[in-house]
Amino acid sequence: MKKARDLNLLLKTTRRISSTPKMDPSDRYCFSPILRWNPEVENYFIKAYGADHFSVISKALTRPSSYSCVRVNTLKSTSDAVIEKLLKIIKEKGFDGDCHGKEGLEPDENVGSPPEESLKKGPIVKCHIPGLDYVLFVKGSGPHVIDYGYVPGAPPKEVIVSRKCAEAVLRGAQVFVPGVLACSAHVEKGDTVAVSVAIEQRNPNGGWASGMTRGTVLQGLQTDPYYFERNGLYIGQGTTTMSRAGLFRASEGIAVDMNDRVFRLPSFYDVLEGEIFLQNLPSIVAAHALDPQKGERILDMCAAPGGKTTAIAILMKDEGELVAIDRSHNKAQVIQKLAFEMSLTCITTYKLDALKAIRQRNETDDINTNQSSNSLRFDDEKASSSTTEGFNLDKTCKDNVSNAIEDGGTYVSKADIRKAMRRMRNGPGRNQCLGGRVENSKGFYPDSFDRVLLDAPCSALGLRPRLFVGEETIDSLKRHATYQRRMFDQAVKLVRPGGVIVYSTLVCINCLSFYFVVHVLF
Ligand SMILES: C[S@@+](CC[C@H](N)C(=O)[O-])C[C@H]1O[C@@H](n2cnc3c(N)ncnc32)[C@H](O)[C@@H]1O
Repeated sequence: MKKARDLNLLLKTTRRISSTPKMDPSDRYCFSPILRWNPEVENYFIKAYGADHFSVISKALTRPSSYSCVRVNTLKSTSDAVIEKLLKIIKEKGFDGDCHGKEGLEPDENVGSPPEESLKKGPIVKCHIPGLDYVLFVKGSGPHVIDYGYVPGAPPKEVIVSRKCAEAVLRGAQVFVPGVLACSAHVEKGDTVAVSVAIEQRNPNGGWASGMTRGTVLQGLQTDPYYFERNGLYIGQGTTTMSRAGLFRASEGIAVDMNDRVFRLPSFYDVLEGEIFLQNLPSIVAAHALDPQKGERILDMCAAPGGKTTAIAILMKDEGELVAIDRSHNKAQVIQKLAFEMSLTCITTYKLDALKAIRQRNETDDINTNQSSNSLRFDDEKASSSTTEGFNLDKTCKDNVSNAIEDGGTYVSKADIRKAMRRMRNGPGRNQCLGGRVENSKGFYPDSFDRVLLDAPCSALGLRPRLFVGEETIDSLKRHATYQRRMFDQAVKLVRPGGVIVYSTLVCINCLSFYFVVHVLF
């Protein structure tokens, strides 16, 4: 009887031990993240997509696209010239994005990628969609298996980075100083380090936080913070550009030069500035669908950081007026800088809440409208500067432009004057930019734009790669929809009869952008 009881106990114990996942310590140095969802959201999507499909989507979201998409500034260069320059850069930098090796993604995982056939032609190909030959695909590869040099008893030196930093690294960026959270003891400049990511964990208050104190010392032991949580969250290997002390003393700069990545994608950071812009294909298509024409007055309602704004400006050959608004002043400044960098002068940037984008008419306005031309309309709506310096600067610019016109003695349209004023205010390029002041706007009259792009803010659940999505709840998803609907109402009022609205947003978690074009009849 006792023997039987002992046998039973032994069996139970054996079962318990064998059901505990046993992991060889070397196995943790790999990239196999599992996306954590809010349980309600997860159930909702499982019901919507089916468990198998949702699991494929969830896995795909943790990986970057297998190619980088580059939009050529056709006002400054051509696709062929850019291809030639990029090929030279790729050759010099030794970047090899061959995605046909045995470690490359399976074809069915290349969501939205250009056809395999065209990628076989070389590392850079032009987009095959008619009219989009100014879009180039630069192929990347991954996931690659990396040898982090693990030996029992002597784990590799490590650097832990924040989740946002890791997502950027997966897209091809380097590890910059602010992204570093923790580092092994005794790291010196030039050391090889394994780079992993600290993902948000539930905190005692029920919220999510990375919870890692910046500057934490890692011992390479199981007692390290988040040792087990970081299993399978290694994104590559690099060389430190400074010692451990330097990493936490410096305020900026590259911390780790990534030389072996799980995903190899060219970052093109600081490459061909002004000539190219890294942008996802669906964003490029949304701007293209607006079909902007030279000389039109167009509104980009949620414009920062300006990817679609600059695409529209180029399509309208930098002729006409493109009003770019964003409710964040700092973000609006980024649009302005990008416009300088790309030498685009038809863009006027304002800080404005798109939900308050309609300006009410008053009696004085009506007098102006009766004798109105497009230019008068613009002057009347023109932003009120938030600083006196702004007013003075505008006046000086106006005076200078008038002088220049009088000196030249030739007729210059109001549109040309506005363009010249913008040039004077902003300077000829990004580096000469006069501080990038962005004005506030009082809003715009109904029916005052030929075309409106509404690139509404969304949950960004479909942005790849994503390593954490737990903070999004069913309620927060619903709130996005309500917010977007209110913005759409404003867009409808702002576009003129016969005008066009393009409404674009990410289709939740399906790795796709969605847009529709509305032709406003009356
Ligand atoms: C999806 S991003 C736009 C991306 C941009 N169109 C591009 O292609 O580069 C959404 C932007 O909407 C802005 N935004 C959010 N609410 C807004 C509001 N009420 N009014 C204006 N902008 C808003 C955010 O600041 C953010 O920059």
